[in-house]
Amino acid sequence: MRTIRIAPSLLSANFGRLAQAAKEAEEAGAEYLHFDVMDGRFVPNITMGPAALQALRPVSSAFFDVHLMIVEPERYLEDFRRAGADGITVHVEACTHLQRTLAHIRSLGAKAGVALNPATPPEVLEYVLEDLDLVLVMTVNPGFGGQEFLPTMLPKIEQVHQLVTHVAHPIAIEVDGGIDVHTAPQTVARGANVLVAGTAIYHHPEGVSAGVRALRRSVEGLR
Ligand SMILES: O=C(CO)[C@H](O)[C@H](O)COP(=O)(O)O
Ligand SMILES: [Fe+2]
Repeated sequence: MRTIRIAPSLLSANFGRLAQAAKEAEEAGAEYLHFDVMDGRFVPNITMGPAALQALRPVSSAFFDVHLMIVEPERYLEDFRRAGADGITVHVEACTHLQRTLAHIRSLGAKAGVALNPATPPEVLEYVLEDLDLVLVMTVNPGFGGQEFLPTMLPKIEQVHQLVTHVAHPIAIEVDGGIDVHTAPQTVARGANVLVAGTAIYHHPEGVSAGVRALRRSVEGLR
């Protein structure tokens, strides 16, 4: 049975009480904490920087999973690693020298991830498979929480699964955008094993803990 990890996205939490939001998610059993970093250029929205990670690092031992939706991400890798990032994911669409950027992330001691926008085909990964630890398949167009899951991404998850399955080291497949109890099982059935969820966890009517547990239950028993 594969291990499925849950990555609550702080983007949907109350920014006035991020520490509480991080603690609640971890206490509910979430292994990852997902940080959506947006610069107003790669995506229209502006969110948080390394200072947010640094402030939360002492209150959480979860895996800090940083999703950089910024242009020239190579300029900020050290800052995010120093602030407490365990994994750093860059968008292939934002990197001129993707292999170099991934090698740089690993040289800092962090896991290296590549994110693909919905319109980006998985073939772009072909020559960097040895250099990455995680592929993030965006299941919405990046920029905002609360968007509707794109079912056209399901075959892409399967294609990514095919690509990574023969690589000698483990490569995680993360899905991000519109993930809830209905869409999560569909992605896991196609090979996803890290589930990012903002709205489904932080806006769950019965609270964060119920949100994490419901998501976990929805994928129980799936391979
Ligand atoms: O990267 C993101 C948006 O660009 C977020 O991680 C994602 O949208 C999570 O929010 P939700 O679960 O509400 O869709
Ligand atoms: Fe994200």
